Amino acid sequence: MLKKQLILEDGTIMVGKGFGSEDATVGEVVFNTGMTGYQETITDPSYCGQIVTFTYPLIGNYGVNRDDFESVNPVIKGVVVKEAADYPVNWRSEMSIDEYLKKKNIPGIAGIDTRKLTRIIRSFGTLKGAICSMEEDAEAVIKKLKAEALPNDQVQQVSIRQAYPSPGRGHHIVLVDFGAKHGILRELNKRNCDVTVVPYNTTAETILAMRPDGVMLSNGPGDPKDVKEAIVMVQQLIGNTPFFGICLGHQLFALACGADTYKMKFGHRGSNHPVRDLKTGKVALTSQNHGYAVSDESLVNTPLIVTQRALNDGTIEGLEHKNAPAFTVQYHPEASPGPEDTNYLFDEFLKTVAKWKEGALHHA
Ligand SMILES: NC(=O)CC[C@H](N)C(=O)O
Repeated sequence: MLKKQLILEDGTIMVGKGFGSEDATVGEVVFNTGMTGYQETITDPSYCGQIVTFTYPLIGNYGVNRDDFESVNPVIKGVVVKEAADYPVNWRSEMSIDEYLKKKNIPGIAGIDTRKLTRIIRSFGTLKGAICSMEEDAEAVIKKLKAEALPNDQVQQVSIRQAYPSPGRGHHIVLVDFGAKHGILRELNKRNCDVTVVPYNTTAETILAMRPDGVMLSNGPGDPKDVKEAIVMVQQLIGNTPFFGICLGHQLFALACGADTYKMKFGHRGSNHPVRDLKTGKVALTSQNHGYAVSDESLVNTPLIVTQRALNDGTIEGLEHKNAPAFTVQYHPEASPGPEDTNYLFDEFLKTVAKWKEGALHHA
């Protein structure tokens, strides 16, 4: 394997072995602490624009299989690992991580001290970085990293261009695709929903004309404030249809209700983040992947109630509208990867949808 370098905007240079695509790449370097689930993480569209460091040292050991993709074409910028398994062992495995990343043209670097790298990210905050060949002049790369801003049109890059149906016989749910993971569709399909997936910039008018029984806002990459048209769409949907939002969908809901979001120092990315449901006091383990969060202070004078909080740092993990059938979570109830403790939220949403249909709930 060819030697490659990982270069960070703070001047750090780490040398490792290349795997996957040989192309050079630039992105925001983040870390994920999941011990399994690398296939789902690599194919999660919310990582668009990011280079993911896995803190778990053995990646690729059970290969890449047919069932665990979260999107068809991964948009992650690069993968950083301590060790990439050359010989995966699992009955479902169809190829190694190296083969998969080559096929999808995604660069990887192995042999990196990922504990050291994670400590750098934790003290500096997420930072820009590059994976490139040893021939590149590191000083020039650092200069370039410092000078250039990363793109801010990730949702536009990953959302679908045209609406499509995922038929069922149950409630008609419109899923707004900001870079939706397959897991969300799987959960809706499992519950027999008649789903229509629509692009991120669909207007509220178009959505309501589809006569949905409920609307779901998906996860997605980047800063929620970059998706202005979606904020307007959500404002016009609140009170007119029940809705449920996940991750980016949660952040857009907060912005639409007059609250604010901020960029966290290094975010939450992993499969065992504990969250407390403030109504029941119960703690669930959740799958998370976010770099932004809703700010507590900004909730004054909004119609929002905090329903859940992260136990590690107290940040907001769930919101509910005081007068409309709308709730959202910052984490991933669809799991994929991670624990399925909060899967029941899809049932709660569909219960709200059923009540709304019966006319038991009224407009805000
Ligand atoms: N998974 C997501 O939807 C992530 C939301 C947003 N891009 C963030 O990083 O906070």
